Amino acid sequence: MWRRVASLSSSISSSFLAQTASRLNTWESLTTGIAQQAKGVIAPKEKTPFITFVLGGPGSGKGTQCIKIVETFGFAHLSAGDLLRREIASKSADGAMILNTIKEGKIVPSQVTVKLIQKEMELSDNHKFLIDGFPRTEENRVSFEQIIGVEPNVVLFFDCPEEEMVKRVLNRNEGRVDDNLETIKKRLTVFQALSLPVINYYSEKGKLYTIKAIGTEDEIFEQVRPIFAAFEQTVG
Ligand SMILES: Nc1ncnc2c1ncn2[C@@H]1O[C@H](COP(=O)(O)OP(=O)(O)OP(=O)(O)O)[C@@H](O)[C@H]1O
Ligand SMILES: Nc1ccn([C@H]2C[C@H](O)[C@@H](COP(=O)(O)O)O2)c(=O)n1
Ligand SMILES: [Mg+2]
Repeated sequence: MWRRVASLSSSISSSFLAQTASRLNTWESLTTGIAQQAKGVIAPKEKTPFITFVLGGPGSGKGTQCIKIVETFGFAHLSAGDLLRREIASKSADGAMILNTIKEGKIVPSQVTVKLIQKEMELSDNHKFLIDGFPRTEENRVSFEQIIGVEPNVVLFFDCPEEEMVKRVLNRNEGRVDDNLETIKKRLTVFQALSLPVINYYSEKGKLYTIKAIGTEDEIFEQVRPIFAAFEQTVG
């Protein structure tokens, strides 16, 4: 968990805070916003963060494979969709807007989603993060870079035929408001139009690992395993 190491008195100037914030390293830049709000100075984390974005269409198996990655490699799993659903359940100020957006198969404004992710990262003791279902748009991607101040180390793309994704979502049976044919069609359109450009962006940056997301869950995980095994020594 992030620790505040000093409680700053109001006599400390904002320029001092700005200078302090500008000296923060990669980890610390996650919390620059908080520092600038003069709420306190955040202790640096001991390890550099290792960030994996987990992308793929609706029902491609992102959440299912994230559970296996957590079990095998000890990552913290942050699902953007789960964080948004938690906001709806908590009846927060943004809850109604988020619910309508999800029902429509659209994308919630990036600022809202990134702030939720940021909060979870700050609260975590882990330095290895799986960020599931994010970024879904170029706006999401840029917003994360601006607010969090880091780029992903790895981007996984679960590449699954549409027919299979629709079948899986309709069989999911978790009571999700977006698991119906009408919303799935909209989500697939959004995925093609807004998410594929993000996937292409990371492909061009050489960060993309494409997984053929058909077969059993275990068969798919055997494609995922070597990716993280290769990083295990360096990431810790
Ligand atoms: N390889 C697989 N074969 C068959 N069914 C699968 C497979 N992997 C996952 N499923 C099932 O498909 C459904 C969708 O999987 P999951 O929730 O992991 O997808 P997702 O990519 O996280 O979807 P969403 O973006 O909608 O959250 C779940 O009911 C899950 O149990
Ligand atoms: N970056 C994100 C992630 C999710 N949402 C919204 C819209 C999605 O259809 C819904 C469910 O997400 P999932 O559980 O399928 O990952 O949540 C978003 O707006 N932005
Ligand atoms: Mg999911």
